[in-house]
Amino acid sequence: MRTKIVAGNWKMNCDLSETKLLLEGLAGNVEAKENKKVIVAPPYTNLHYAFESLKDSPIAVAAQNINENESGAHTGEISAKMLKGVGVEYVIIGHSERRSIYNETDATLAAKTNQAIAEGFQVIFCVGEELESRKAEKHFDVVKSQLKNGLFQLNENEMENVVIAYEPVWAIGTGETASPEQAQEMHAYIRQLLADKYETSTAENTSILYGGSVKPNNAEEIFSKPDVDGGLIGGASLKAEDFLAIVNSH
Ligand SMILES: O=C(CO)COP(=O)(O)O
Repeated sequence: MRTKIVAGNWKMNCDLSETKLLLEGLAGNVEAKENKKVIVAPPYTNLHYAFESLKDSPIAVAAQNINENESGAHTGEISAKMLKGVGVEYVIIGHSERRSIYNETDATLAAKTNQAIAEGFQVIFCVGEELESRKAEKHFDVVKSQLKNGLFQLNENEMENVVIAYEPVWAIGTGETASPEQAQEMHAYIRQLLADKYETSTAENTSILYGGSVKPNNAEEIFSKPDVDGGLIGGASLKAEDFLAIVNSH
């Protein structure tokens, strides 16, 4: 059975005092449930605090990025070992903002994914097309190529530690969501790609999340689709009340 996941990507928001407030609103209000996972991804500086304050809650901690190298002369970067040391379990890789603003290529993302998996993390691997590609009806090709070149180098066993997030770029932070039908169509396509490349069981067991303007008022409908296994939430994860409403609509 696939794990249902709601993950909050805080992006570059929340200093330490804001992090304390937000986590106070979450810890204690999320119940542990079988086959359900709630994750928060605060900025690097607050990961340790998040881990410590969520120790007695079922909420797991994710990092928003990772460096593909083990250590050394990479000024400003953060390694797998450092993340492990502060209790991080999940790593988001390939977010569209990393791809577009920080020029992370498929090759870089493949290297980051390999490093994260080798170091024992669960990877949330993001894919998604820009508006132009959607308009040109190239969205399936874009997502296929992102998966093929950034993720599908992993073997069958390694794929057990992967969650895929479909985040159409035109729906991120815009208030515009993919329709539940558009999300379902792409998620089913991704699952078919998994089935073509790996065992059927891998395709069946991989959680595929939707991201892009998920809010309390649209989460339930999107999550009701058979191949949508949860969400990767940006803006609405910054308010405990909204994030909890999304978690509870699943
Ligand atoms: O990018 C996202 C999550 O990673 C989605 O962001 P929004 O929910 O703010 O659209």
